[in-house]
Amino acid sequence: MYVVTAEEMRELDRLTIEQIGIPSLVLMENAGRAVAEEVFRAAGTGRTRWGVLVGKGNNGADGVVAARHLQDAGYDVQLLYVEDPSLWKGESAVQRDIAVHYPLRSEVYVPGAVDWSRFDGLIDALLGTGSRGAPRGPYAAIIEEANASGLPIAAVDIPSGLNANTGSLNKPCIHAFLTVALAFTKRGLEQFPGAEAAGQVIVRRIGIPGGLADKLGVSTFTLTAEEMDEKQGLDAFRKRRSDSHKGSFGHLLIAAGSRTMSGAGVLCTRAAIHGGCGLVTWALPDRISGPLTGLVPEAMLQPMEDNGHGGWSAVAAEQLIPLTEGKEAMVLGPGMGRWDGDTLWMRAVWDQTDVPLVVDADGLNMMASSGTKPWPTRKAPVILTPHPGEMARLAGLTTAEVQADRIGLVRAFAAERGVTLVLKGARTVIATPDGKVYINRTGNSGMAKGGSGDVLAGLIGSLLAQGLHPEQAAVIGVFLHGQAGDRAAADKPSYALTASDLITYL
Ligand SMILES: NC(=O)C1=CN([C@@H]2O[C@H](COP(=O)(O)OP(=O)(O)OC[C@H]3O[C@@H](n4cnc5c(N)ncnc54)[C@H](O)[C@@H]3O)[C@@H](O)[C@H]2O)[C@@H](O)CC1
Ligand SMILES: Nc1ncnc2c1ncn2[C@@H]1O[C@H](COP(=O)(O)OP(=O)(O)O)[C@@H](O)[C@H]1O
Ligand SMILES: [K+]
Repeated sequence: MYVVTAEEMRELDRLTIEQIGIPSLVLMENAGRAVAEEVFRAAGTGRTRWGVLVGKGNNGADGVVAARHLQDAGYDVQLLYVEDPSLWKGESAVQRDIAVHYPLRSEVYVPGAVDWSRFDGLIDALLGTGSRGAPRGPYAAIIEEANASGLPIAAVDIPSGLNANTGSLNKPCIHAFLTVALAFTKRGLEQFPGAEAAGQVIVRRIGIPGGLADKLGVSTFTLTAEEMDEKQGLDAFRKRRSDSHKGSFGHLLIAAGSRTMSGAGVLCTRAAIHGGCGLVTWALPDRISGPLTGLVPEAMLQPMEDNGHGGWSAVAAEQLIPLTEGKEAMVLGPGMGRWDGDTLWMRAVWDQTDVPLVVDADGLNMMASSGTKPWPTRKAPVILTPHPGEMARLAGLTTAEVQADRIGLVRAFAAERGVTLVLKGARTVIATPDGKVYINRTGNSGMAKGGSGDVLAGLIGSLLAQGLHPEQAAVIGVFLHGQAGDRAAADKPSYALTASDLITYL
């Protein structure tokens, strides 16, 4: 599904009206009716007294249309104009006049004077994609009162106060149980905290042709199960040819684990095997290889000289580099730890190997320690899998700055560095070097536990080793990882979910 910005949405509206010739009032009628249908579907015949909060732009006009259709369906509807509508212009004035003649009951909002107990629910038609900055004046006051009323709120297009492009919330911002997104979902509805403020998001067509988004070059997408089939060509079972052998599915090298974080290597290696690749070699410090022998019986172990420390500090890059010969991909980083000179070590591996590379965890931190100047583009592709903290170090930002506009950041970073970038966390975003961004919807908070990320790195590495294009490996890996979490959470309380469960349910 396409995901648009406010600016893209405005352009799509304009093209539909001016080039295709569908009158703006027709789009508005479709929009308002769609909102009414969804509110009716959600509220049924039990909650029938609705207040509609109407702003002065087209979002408010959509709300007036919705009010008409709900009144026709037998609801008791009241318009609350946020400011005196006698000054309104354009289509807002048209809808205001229709409301007078229809007639619909209306009043102008006076702060503190509304008896909210008159209503069973509210429709937020205050501000849409034309909103700029934090809601001001009476808009702010009515949003605060509406939220405090405790009534269920259905938002038209976006919750008023939401930044439609980033998902950050202005103060105040409507907290809705339902948002009817018009024509396309918006970036801000697909990223937290916006996704939380929006409640359930339902996208309704209003007459804008879907193909127009492609023509305009919209390049942000959600990942739904259907799109995995159609766009990514994912065969969830990755059917294996009857005459295949272990060599058909690639050989993955994993450099991971150290004395205090050996589990990261175990999880990464197990996930890679469950992800379907033919062979996995796990390179690990010699000191820990003995105790771990047999723990992942399907993998080959490659003990690395470590002077008895159980860490990677004594392992020369020149020891690791030749191991990439004959491998289809490498994962580097989970549980590796840090040591003096590790950034140069990492740079040597980066420059002197030509296998597709997944860099996670400490591998990312080693890169970040060299500053924010991009490393030279490698011959073979790179997938970086930072969580927001690691992303902040890589980009020289704070974690809050990373989270404030995840989509904008990953798109720019991936393009600048020529890498595929997976920024993890609820609604993980994946950016490709050529400017596409995918937003994942699978996964749940049961996965917010140490080890989940190691599983993801192993899985993506496994898919790369099987010959998938980096874009496909990253997208499919993230989708399946979250899906495994969702399957596991269906069988046990999500707080009890473990990283090992993710592997079981892959
Ligand atoms: N034909 C069209 O253009 C269509 C527009 N649609 C609706 O139109 C909406 C966008 O409409 P508009 O572009 O008129 O903009 P909005 O309805 O979002 O309203 C913006 C208006 O509110 C004021 N405003 C902006 N930021 C404010 C703030 N922070 N505090 C207080 N007031 C503020 C501005 O003066 C502006 O006129 C969409 O979200 C959607 O609901 C849909 O009906 C589909 C068709
Ligand atoms: N609330 C959540 N909803 C969905 N996925 C989540 C959530 N919290 C964490 N995850 C996923 O779990 C994984 C955690 O990875 P990471 O932060 O690297 O943890 P670690 O390195 O400790 O294993 C990521 O893939 C992340 O997207
Ligand atoms: K709104």
